[in-house]
Amino acid sequence: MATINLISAKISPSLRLNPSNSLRPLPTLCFLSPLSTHSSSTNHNFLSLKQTSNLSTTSKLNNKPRSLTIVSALKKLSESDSISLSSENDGVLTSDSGVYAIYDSNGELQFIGLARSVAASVDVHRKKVPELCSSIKVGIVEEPNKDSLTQAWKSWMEEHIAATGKVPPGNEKGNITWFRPPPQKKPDLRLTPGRHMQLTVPLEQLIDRLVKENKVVAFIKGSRNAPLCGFSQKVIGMLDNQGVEYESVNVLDEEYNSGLRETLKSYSNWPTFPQVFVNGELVGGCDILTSMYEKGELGSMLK
Ligand SMILES: N[C@@H](CCC(=O)N[C@@H](CS)C(=O)NCC(=O)O)C(=O)O
Ligand code: FES
Repeated sequence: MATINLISAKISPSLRLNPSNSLRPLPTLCFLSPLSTHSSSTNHNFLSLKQTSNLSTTSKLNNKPRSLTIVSALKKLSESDSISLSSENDGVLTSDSGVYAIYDSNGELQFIGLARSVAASVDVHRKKVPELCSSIKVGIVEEPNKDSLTQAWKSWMEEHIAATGKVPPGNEKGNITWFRPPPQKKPDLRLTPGRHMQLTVPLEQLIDRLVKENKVVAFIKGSRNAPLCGFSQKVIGMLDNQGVEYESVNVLDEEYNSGLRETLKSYSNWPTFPQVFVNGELVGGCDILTSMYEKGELGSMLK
């Protein structure tokens, strides 16, 4: 069986995590393949994160404390207390960071997650799949950071796999019941209905209308969801980062934008892509946008 040495886990309070409170647990993939890359041992006493718990009795839950503070390092999954997720326990979960294991009404472990705020993440699960959320075990990670949370999650996952030979169904690859899938970006704009339609207006006119009717337009190689060139990818990243509305057009899409790659170069008098237009005017490509971004000028120009 594989173990992870938490003693060596670096705990660096300054390391910043994605602020999302439903941090996606790291690679289930790892757990679908043999754990041969890890050292092999059955000893779980390696868990060195200091751990005590003042969550011990149901009577405490029945008294509905405002928030259960589990001041602790990580207990083993099998040794952690189970808390009912019935509505009478609403509001008792800690909003601290840690790992959690959610069980269904048959006591089957459905999902092991980690979160910046356990309460907030569990709330999302309870809204999404209430029928699978009957009880929970929580392990608070002191001084949470990406490493310590991930190690804690792995240790529970490995303990469960060692005990049952199974990955919890919610952690299986491809299972989207427990994760919010990443938001899909807008689709790219297309200049024409397709190559089968004979155009009655010149492409220049379509380009002109498109850049004048849309405040920000990025002509890129590939789609905004999957750019096919590093320059285009960088520009999309900067635009996304500014959180502004923008349109994108794939100059390599010969089905819907046939001829655009060459026509746009003469329209804008600019030989390369990406090309970003704002209010109908070419602002520039990757270098210019990068320079504006670094000077903090990009946001105001796009708004
Ligand atoms: N320095 C350029 C880099 C972009 C670039 O060099 N693009 C090339 C390679 S992707 C290009 O578009 N070449 C013309 C073409 O492929 O049609 C910028 O700032 O945008
Ligand atoms: S496609 Fe090769 S550098 Fe852009």
